[in-house]
Amino acid sequence: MKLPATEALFIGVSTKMYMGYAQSLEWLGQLVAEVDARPALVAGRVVPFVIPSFPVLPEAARLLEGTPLVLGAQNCGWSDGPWTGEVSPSMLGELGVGLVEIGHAERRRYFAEDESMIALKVSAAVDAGLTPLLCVGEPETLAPAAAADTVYRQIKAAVSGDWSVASGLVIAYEPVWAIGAAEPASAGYVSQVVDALRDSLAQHDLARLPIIYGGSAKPGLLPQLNEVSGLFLGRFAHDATNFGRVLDEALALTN
Ligand SMILES: O=C[C@H](O)COP(=O)(O)O
Repeated sequence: MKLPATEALFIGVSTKMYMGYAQSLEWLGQLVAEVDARPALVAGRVVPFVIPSFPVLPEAARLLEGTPLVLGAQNCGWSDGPWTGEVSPSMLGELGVGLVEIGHAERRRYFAEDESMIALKVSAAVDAGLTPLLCVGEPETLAPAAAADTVYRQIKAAVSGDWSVASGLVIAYEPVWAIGAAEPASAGYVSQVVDALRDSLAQHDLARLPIIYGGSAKPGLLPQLNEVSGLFLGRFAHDATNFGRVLDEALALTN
């Protein structure tokens, strides 16, 4: 693997809505054990993060205290006030959340989140001091250059054309067609898309932006990727030992 010229590798997982409350806490305990078993993570070259469901966040913050695991949220609203059912970035900050997913493919597809909503959320998250984990990806299989162009435009829309905002993002590149599949997109394809995307971002001095890959990612993938800053795991980290295996792969790459 050729490492990107970014500072660190990010290895994270979202539980989406797969787990109940008790199950989430049990699994979080296992994840903390995987992280605790790898004291090299304290150096910060590999940044682990975990994104459980909203109601789990307060207890998760307690469980994660003193570990290098960064706590994330799966979504946020864009301002305080009369927005029934939403959760504000400022409250997430109070709960110890450092990272917030914005624009995941499932939110775009099933909850009609459009680019203007995503831009409002990015701005609100940044204002609240949270790091947006901006999820982008082409809906259909494309040639790598076209996929990179699609993703570039999604990022541009999410920052309302203000590229200075983009420097505070972590990008989760998730080809929509690779989410929930049996296998991830091929390593060659992902590397080509991310490489082309970095070329486009370079014109804004953003070639070093953290860009991680998600979509049926599992152990064994990361060492095959070039230019990618880590992995965003889903189902294949429901077995916490797989998360540990990916952490080992990331640590080996940064040695
Ligand atoms: O949030 C994580 C990604 O959407 C990947 O999920 P998946 O690995 O289950 O496809």
